[in-house]
Amino acid sequence: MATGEKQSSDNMISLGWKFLNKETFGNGERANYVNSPHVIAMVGLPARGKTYISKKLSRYLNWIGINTKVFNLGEYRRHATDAYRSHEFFRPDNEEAMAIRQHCAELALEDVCNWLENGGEVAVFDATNSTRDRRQMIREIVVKKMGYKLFFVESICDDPSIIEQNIMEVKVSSPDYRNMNMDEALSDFRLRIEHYQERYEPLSEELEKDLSYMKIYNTGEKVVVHKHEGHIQSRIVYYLMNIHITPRTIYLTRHGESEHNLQGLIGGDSNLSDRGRRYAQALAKYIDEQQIEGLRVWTSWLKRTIQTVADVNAPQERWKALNEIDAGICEEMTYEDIQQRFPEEFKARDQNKFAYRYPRGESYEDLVVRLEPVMMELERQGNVLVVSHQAVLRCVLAYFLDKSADELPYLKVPLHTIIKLTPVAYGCKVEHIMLPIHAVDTHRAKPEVSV
Ligand SMILES: O=P(O)(O)OC[C@H]1O[C@@](CO)(OP(=O)(O)O)[C@@H](O)[C@@H]1O
Repeated sequence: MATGEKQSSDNMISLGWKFLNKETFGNGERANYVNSPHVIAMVGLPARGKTYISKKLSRYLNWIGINTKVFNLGEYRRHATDAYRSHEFFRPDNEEAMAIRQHCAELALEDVCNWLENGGEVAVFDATNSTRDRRQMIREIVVKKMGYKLFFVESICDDPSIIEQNIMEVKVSSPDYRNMNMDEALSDFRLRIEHYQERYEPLSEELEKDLSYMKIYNTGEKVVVHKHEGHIQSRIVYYLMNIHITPRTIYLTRHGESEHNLQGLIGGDSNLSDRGRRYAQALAKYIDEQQIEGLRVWTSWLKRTIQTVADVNAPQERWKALNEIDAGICEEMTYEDIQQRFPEEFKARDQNKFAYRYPRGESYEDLVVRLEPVMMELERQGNVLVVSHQAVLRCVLAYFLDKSADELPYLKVPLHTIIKLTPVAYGCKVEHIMLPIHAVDTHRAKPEVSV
């Protein structure tokens, strides 16, 4: 069977809905499976987490293979005018500024449409879009003129502590306040919010009943969904209902070195080596020392991950979805064996590692599909230690670090190393903690020129 082809309809269905809508071609392109381009337009006062939601949603959609891009109106405004960006600029009676703001919105929407016309699938329009007039204008362009789908996501927040936290985390360090001290920036930003408040019209079930939208209250305390259409919008709603902003840490590690790792064999279900067992003890000690509140431990079903957490003192769960990539006919072979016995397969994998599917096995793209429920559950959880495998953890890391499908299969996930991820502002802080037990290196770098 040629590489990258679908194998059987049974297999397709078991891999998930995505393959019912989408195909991976031998050339590795991820074909469009979003029937009609989508615009997701944010709504809400400043400091309500719109940019956070936009970026996070875009990262998720790109990870599951939907080509998504954020268009932030603030960037257009900063580009258009170097005028002093004090709150005065945002007064509703400042006519000159209002004209500039309107012009910027038009420019941004033009870029949104151009991008969607050229292969983009979902554009997230990150702006306040806080009046019915503005939303009407978006609808005219996006739906009536271009024929795209439009979904509004409104973030409503009346909890002063969440607003304050947002201002402190991201607003006072915004380029708008480059030359201001923190107190000045804070009070200026509060006045800016007041100006928006004067004209703010939340999405209205009576007056905007034809629109598709969701409203998120206080970062998920309550969610209202109105007239959502189709699977993309359903997935967006489901995803946004699952995320939270409570601080937490995610620890990722591969199992300790295995007997197969020592021999350079891929896949299989071997035991830990002596050094692997020492890593397991060192990991348990490290985790114990950290005193991580409410920690949960997730492993795959394979012996090497289960043995790695044998002494970790925390509730444990096994996920089959965390099992290593299935190398099909190449299971328990070395890379050299594969190159010798299946040279065409070996070459094809080097040419497009993400899309390449081992005969009777899986591709990295398949892994992303099977990992999606794991990531969704991870979003819902607090502190978690995930103990899995090289290929699987590359997919997990790509999700958190916003890495492309090309970079993903080559991310470095060395043995005997804990990768600590702490969510910060709009991204993730990454720390590598190498425990001092030597292990073999199983990373195979991308060949310079394809052979
Ligand atoms: O995709 P590549 O780079 O081949 O890496 C995946 C391989 O990593 C290995 C080790 O070679 O993972 P692990 O030891 O974490 O289970 C193999 O089992 C797996 O096939």
